[in-house]
Amino acid sequence: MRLDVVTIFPEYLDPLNVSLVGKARARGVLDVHVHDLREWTYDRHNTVDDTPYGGGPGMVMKTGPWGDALDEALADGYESGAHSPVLVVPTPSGRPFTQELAVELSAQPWLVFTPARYEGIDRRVIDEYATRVPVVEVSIGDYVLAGGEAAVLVITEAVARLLPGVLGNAESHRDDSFAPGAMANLLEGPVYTKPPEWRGRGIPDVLLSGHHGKIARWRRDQAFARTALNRPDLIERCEASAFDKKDREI
Ligand SMILES: COc1cc(COC(=O)c2cn[nH]c2)cc(-c2cccnc2)c1
Repeated sequence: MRLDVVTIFPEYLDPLNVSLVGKARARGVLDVHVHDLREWTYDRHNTVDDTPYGGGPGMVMKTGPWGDALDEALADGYESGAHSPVLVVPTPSGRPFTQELAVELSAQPWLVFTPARYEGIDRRVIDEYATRVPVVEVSIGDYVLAGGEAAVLVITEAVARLLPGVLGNAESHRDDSFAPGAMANLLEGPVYTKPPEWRGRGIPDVLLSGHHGKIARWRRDQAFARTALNRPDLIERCEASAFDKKDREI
């Protein structure tokens, strides 16, 4: 997968050089190109923003630099043999970022991220590129950040860990919360490891029983209880799928 990021804070994307994403880049599973938007400004102050038409607070990111930067990032990518880019725009008004969307994005060969600062990007930039490539506006949560770069790190990590060969055998996304299967739409339950006792606290007996059926049942019950506590909205979805299963069995 090729990733391009156009940003006024390229150093904000340095974490893409470490840990899971860093290893994926070193293995050639990910090819990341970070572009400094200010390289496509030609005034003394490297201006990337201006006051909003219609008045109001804050500033809006200008069309010019974005258009020149995206044209070059796309041209570079095509020249390097990449194809079918998807423009990913982090914004509070976007489609909620979920594991399902992470899976969808992980199937793409090329993602071009456009993290905005200020009040956002002049809408004409998105409208212009939407005539050439698919554009996905994505929200990582119901809050407002000063810029979309943190969202790029979140989206990139969730997507990269799903790419073949990125997670070692020791880690797996098979039992992820929200991954399809018995634990779908459930939050993860408690986990334990050695030592068997710590500060007077032991391990739930079932986990030491070696009875895999009971262990699976206990884990699902724990996940269900945790989900009911913190995300009751997911329970309907989960119960519905459980009902479907029973329904199918009849
Ligand atoms: C592209 O337009 C943007 C992008 C961002 C940065 O992304 C997020 O905040 C975000 C992404 N998922 N969840 C939050 C912020 C605004 C914005 C809106 C209103 C006032 N101030 C700023 C607009």
